[in-house]
Amino acid sequence: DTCARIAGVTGGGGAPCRKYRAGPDMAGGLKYLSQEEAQAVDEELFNEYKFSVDQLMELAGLSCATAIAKAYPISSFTSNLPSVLVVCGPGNNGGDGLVCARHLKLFGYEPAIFYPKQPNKTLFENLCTQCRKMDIPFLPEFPQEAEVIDGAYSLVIDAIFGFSFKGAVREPFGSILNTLKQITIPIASVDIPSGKPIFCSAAATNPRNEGL
Ligand SMILES: NC(=O)C1=CN([C@@H]2O[C@H](COP(=O)(O)OP(=O)(O)OC[C@H]3O[C@@H](n4cnc5c(N)ncnc54)[C@H](O)[C@@H]3O)[C@@H](O)[C@H]2O)[C@H](O)CC1
Repeated sequence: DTCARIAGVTGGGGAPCRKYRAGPDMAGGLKYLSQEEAQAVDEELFNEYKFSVDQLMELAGLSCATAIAKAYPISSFTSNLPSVLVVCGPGNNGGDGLVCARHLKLFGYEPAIFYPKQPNKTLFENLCTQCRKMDIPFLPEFPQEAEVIDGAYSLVIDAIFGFSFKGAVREPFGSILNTLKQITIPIASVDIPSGKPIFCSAAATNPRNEGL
């Protein structure tokens, strides 16, 4: 989603953001950013281009929902109900997940959210209110059995950690990621697959897992 936002900024007629233009390490038309590059883009968008976090999060969540609708169209689901489990983490990656869930609902999906560590900040409280107003359920607990997730949903959105993840995974996210490793339905990750070192590309870490 960061790449999409860079494209939006550089394509808007302003000064091109040359530092982050696709370079020789670009493979198949797609370039993954390192943790440092992603954080530098973040700083530039906030400080030089004067975007607010709300604006960027809305664009990120909408971009992810659009990419999911393209990669996993409702017509491709075998189940009658296009149920999607959106797992949200404690930072802005989790906020992207809340926005994504809202747009998926508008696109005709049936998202449910698991959000175990909700920050005590107006931005996130408002995003939760918007989801509730759209009748998107919040799960009180995470299904322990991978089979339960496989049976109840067609897709999982991993919005647990983004570019600020570091160190060993702390609970409750360790248990959640262990369960997600065992599911057989697809997982689409916002930015990067959660729990993996950031310097690995999304494609290299888990070929089953799509970084959006
Ligand atoms: N300009 C942009 O590109 C934007 C990107 N957005 C999204 O925001 C994330 C980065 O958000 P940030 O809040 O900085 O960090 P994270 O969401 O990755 O998570 C921080 C959160 O996680 C906790 N944490 C870190 N490591 C661990 C660990 N090992 N175990 C448990 N918990 C951990 C930490 O304490 C924090 O609470 C980016 O990837 C995009 O998805 C925004 O939309 C805005 C603009």
